[in-house]
Amino acid sequence: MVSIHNLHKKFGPLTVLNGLELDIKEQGIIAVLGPNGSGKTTLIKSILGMVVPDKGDIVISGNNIRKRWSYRQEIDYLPQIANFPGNLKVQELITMIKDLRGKPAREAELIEYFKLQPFLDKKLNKLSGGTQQKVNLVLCFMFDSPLIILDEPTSGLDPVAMLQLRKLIQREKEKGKTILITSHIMNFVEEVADRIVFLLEGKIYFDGNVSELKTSTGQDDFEHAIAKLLSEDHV
Ligand SMILES: Nc1ncnc2c1ncn2[C@@H]1O[C@H](COP(=O)(O)OP(=O)(O)OP(=O)(O)O)[C@@H](O)[C@H]1O
Repeated sequence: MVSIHNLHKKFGPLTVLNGLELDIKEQGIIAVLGPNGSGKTTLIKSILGMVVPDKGDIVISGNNIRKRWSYRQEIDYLPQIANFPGNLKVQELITMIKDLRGKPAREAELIEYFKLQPFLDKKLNKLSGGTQQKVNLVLCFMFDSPLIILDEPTSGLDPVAMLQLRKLIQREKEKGKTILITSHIMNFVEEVADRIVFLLEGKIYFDGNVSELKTSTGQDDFEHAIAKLLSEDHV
């Protein structure tokens, strides 16, 4: 589905991706983790064509994405910070995104799922952070694409909404989708991720499932296992 080879990206003197290799063949939930500034968003944006790598190849569903755009139709993306005009009403925004994308959408089901009916006629800048994030989730999931990329999807969500998101992601996985996710909420990652990809110094430093991570770091607790990856004696 996604194959990345020898990916390099610098911003000025700062090397962010340094020969990164990643192969995602399987359906399922893949968590991209790493310390702040390790390049998670840069990697995601490279896959989306929003960042142009200096070197390397990204192949999605058998096609090299360099200078192509149509492949993006097959990706649903939740950005870390969605910056829509605050004076738009929720329903207007949903309609606008549907018109732009020009694909069938299942927004009604998701509006019901996140109980957003009372907010449809409200302006975005009048919503709480968590409600805004639910709107962003509707915009992301309504197109039913085979590859879903979620940058910090739990941001602003209360525990109930977090549980709803978890169920939604798991349901999408059961449909055979591939879901790439970044999150700083380790409980959430441990519960949903089939595979952990840990970025450090521009490369994939660890790639495996939760129990492999615990074994390789000698830690029973997931959060401690991640901390161990970062600790001096392990790196
Ligand atoms: N457009 C840009 N111009 C200059 N520097 C950038 C740009 N985008 C990202 N960077 C820098 O690249 C590094 C990696 O950023 P990135 O957002 O990919 O990290 P991240 O792993 O997603 O971080 P976080 O966990 O804090 O969200 C950071 O040092 C950041 O400041």
